[in-house]
Parts: sequence; structure tokens; C-alpha cells
Amino acid sequence: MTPNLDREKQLAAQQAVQYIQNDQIVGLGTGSSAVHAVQAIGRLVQEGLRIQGVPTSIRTKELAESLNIPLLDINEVEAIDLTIDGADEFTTDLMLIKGGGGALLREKIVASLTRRQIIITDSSKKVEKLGKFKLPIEVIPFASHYVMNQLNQRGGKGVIRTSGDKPFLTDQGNYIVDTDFGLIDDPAALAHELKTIEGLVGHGLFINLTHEVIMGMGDTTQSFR
Ligand SMILES: O=C(CO)[C@H](O)[C@H](O)COP(=O)(O)O
Repeated sequence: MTPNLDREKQLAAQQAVQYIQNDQIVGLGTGSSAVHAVQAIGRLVQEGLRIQGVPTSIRTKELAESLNIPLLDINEVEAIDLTIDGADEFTTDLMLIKGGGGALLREKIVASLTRRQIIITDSSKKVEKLGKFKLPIEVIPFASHYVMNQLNQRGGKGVIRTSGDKPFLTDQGNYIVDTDFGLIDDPAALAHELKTIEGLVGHGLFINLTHEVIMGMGDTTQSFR
């Protein structure tokens, strides 16, 4: 039977929001899994939960505002207690590819400030090795040609993401280059190497940032720590 992936995301979200406690600062992720978490948080806030949220994208900010979740600007916070976000791929040793929704840069900044990063996914996101999902890489438009050549020299075939007939623009006004490196043998080494390319402002490899993945699976959930 084909799994109901949206239901799995919802189950994972419902489990993750149970970690939230009063007076915490909570990072709000981006994507369809994170939408379930933000909606669940909105319901809890309506029932009296006191938290302040830090959104990882403009669209999550708008959703949170529509649900009356109190928000903080990231520049007002020293640390975030807990963040709930999605992923495009994860391994059981908690390495991720993120950025399918184009919010990877803000998501990584929020994750870097976060004490407990919880990733919620459906069962299609678990992989042995990262890299089937093309790695989203954020580049400043001025450098896109240069960066794509540099990626090519490192074995990565990149394509600028489009929205209609125009390049997709991130919340920072940058491009996303979806890059095929094949299956990635050493994600940490690649992550390190990518940061040496001028004009590349972020990439979707999340290494050592995640504390738990909660994966929906059928009618239940499975946790990886
Ligand atoms: O990284 C992301 C957005 O930049 C998302 O978390 C990722 O794309 C997963 O999305 P979804 O929950 O819709 O499957």
C-alpha cells in the first residue's frame, strides 16, 4: 500500500510539538512538514501555551502571524530552545539535506542557534547515503556562473532553480543551484569544501546540527537520536 506521506508528516509534527514547554523560544521551520508543526503550535498557543517563535522564512512568518503565534526577530535572541523543521533526506546518523523549499540559509542560521533541533519527516526521506536529492546551494546572482563552474570542477552538476520562467529567488534575493554530486561519500568533507567557494552563501548539508529525527511511518512514528 502506498504510504500517506502527508499523514506521516502530521504524525511526526504532533509528536515533536510535545517537547515544547512554556516560556521557550521555538524555531519554526519551513516546508509542508513544518506547516503541520506550526499549525499544531498555533492550536497550543490558542489553548494557552506561552512561547515565542523564530521563523525560518517569510512564508513561515506569515503563517505564524495568521495563527497569532508571538514572534521574535532572530537578532533579538541569543539562543533558541527548540526548533522543529523538515528535511529532504536524512541518514540515521543525523546528517541531512535541506533546502527543497529554498529556505536553507535561514534554516541553518536558526539551527546554529538552537539547543535542540528536531527534524520531522515522512518515511520517504530516510536514506543510506545522502545525494539522491540534488543538493540545494544558495548563491548570490552576481556569482552564479562562477560558482557553477567551481561546483563542476568538484564533480557537481548544478542547475539554477526556476519559478515559472524566472530564476527562483530566496528570501535574501539569491539563486538556488540544485546540484547533483551523485551519492555523497563524505558529506562533512563536501560541506567544508563548498564553503571555500566565493559567492556561495549556503548549502543544504546539515551536519552536526540535528538532535533527533522523528519520522512518520504508516500510523506510527520512529525516532532517531
Ligand atoms: O528544507 C526545507 C525547506 O527549505 C524543507 O524542510 C524540506 O524541503 C522538506 O520539505 P517538506 O517538509 O515539504 O517535505
